[in-house]
Amino acid sequence: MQNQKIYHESKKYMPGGVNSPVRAFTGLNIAPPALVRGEGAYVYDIEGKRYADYVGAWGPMILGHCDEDVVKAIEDTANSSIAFGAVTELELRFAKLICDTTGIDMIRFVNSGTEATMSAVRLARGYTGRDKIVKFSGCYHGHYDGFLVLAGSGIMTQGIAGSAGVPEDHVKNTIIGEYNNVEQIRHIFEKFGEQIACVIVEPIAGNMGVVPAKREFLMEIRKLCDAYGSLLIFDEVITGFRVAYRGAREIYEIEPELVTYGKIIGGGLPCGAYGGKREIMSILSPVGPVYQAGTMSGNPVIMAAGYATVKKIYDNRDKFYTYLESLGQKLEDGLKKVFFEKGIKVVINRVGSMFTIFFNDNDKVENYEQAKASNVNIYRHFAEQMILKGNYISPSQFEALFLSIKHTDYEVEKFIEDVYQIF
Ligand SMILES: Cc1ncc(COP(=O)(O)O)c(C=O)c1O
Ligand SMILES: N[C@H](C=O)CCC(=O)O
Repeated sequence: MQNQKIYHESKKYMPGGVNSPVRAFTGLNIAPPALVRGEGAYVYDIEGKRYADYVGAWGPMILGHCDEDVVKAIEDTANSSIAFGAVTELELRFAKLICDTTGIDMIRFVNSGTEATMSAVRLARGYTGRDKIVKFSGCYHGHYDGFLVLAGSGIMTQGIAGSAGVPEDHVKNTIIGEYNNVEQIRHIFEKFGEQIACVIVEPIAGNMGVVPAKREFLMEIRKLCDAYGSLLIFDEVITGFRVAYRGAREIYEIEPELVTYGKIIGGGLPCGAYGGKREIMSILSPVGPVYQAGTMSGNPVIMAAGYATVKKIYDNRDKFYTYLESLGQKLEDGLKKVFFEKGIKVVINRVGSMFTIFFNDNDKVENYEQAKASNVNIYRHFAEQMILKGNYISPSQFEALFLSIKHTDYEVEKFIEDVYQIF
């Protein structure tokens, strides 16, 4: 009852009762659990109910909830510095760690993934002197005006193409391509190549559900950007430090000029970052003419949490990613077996510890149109039942689910068993 009451009351004070649309349980017959505590692979609601967590704060919680090193870093730092808006050694330490271990020359910290992608695009436009950008349907790069065309995530869940309040003018320079369509991206460049500042892409999409890019698709984009002098931006807000330490860049062995981070980079606190080649980053203000700023950027507590998280991942990278892959494989195999036995057609897309179960009649889901063909009513029923059985999963079909290093065979086996019980 407390969950119901909180959701009901919240709607009076916050639109939809939430501070980000994807958290609303639209179309579900249960109220969102009002969460009060997280520990390892579990979250607990105000009614005392425990859930194995597959949302992971929408990605950041790869170490599980309240990792002791991250909590200690936050506590220690908060005791001496909460905010300065000034130079600190903490931000230098973190910048060095990321640049030295991921192979980018320079980085700028911001406060969210949206800020990171929006600023990276501004930088690309400033660097190239061009206006047009290419993004792909189903990819979500945050809620900046220029990205809200055929976007994934909450936009896709609501079944709308974009957002009211975005002037036509703000999207007239956004060209939309189809994800994984090699032919089409060639045509786009043939037509607009000289005017394209950048291509921004989720190299493994997580916002129309998980849809990995085909290697030849990313290779073609890389080649076209080189040929036309456009910049390639990998939006690794979800995939950075998630699918591999160096993100999708490591998996595909393709280097963009700019990369954007969010989620894991802040260890669960609000943080984003963008970085890349020195020559490009050096035109950022105060060195160059591209302006971008932030009162809270590089906040000491966030820098400490982010550093503790990323350093722990880096120090244990072989062990962590091997573990996450084997757990992910076990989950995928178990789910495929259950759905097959039950005669339910699904497509399961998974890369390491991120996955989506599409209730979909297609044999594969490789783009927005195919993802959109999923049966959202079955998904909603599934989500509702899984949550009631103590598995906290996204209420929306078009999101990624995540494993953390704190998940074990036990949670995964229970997840599979619960799916078996539901259908
Ligand atoms: C790939 C991607 N880019 C950008 C964003 C925007 O990040 P934020 O929600 O932190 O603004 C998100 C998630 O929201 C994302 O998944
Ligand atoms: N799909 C979104 C980002 O990855 C989910 C987070 C949000 O928008 O609240």
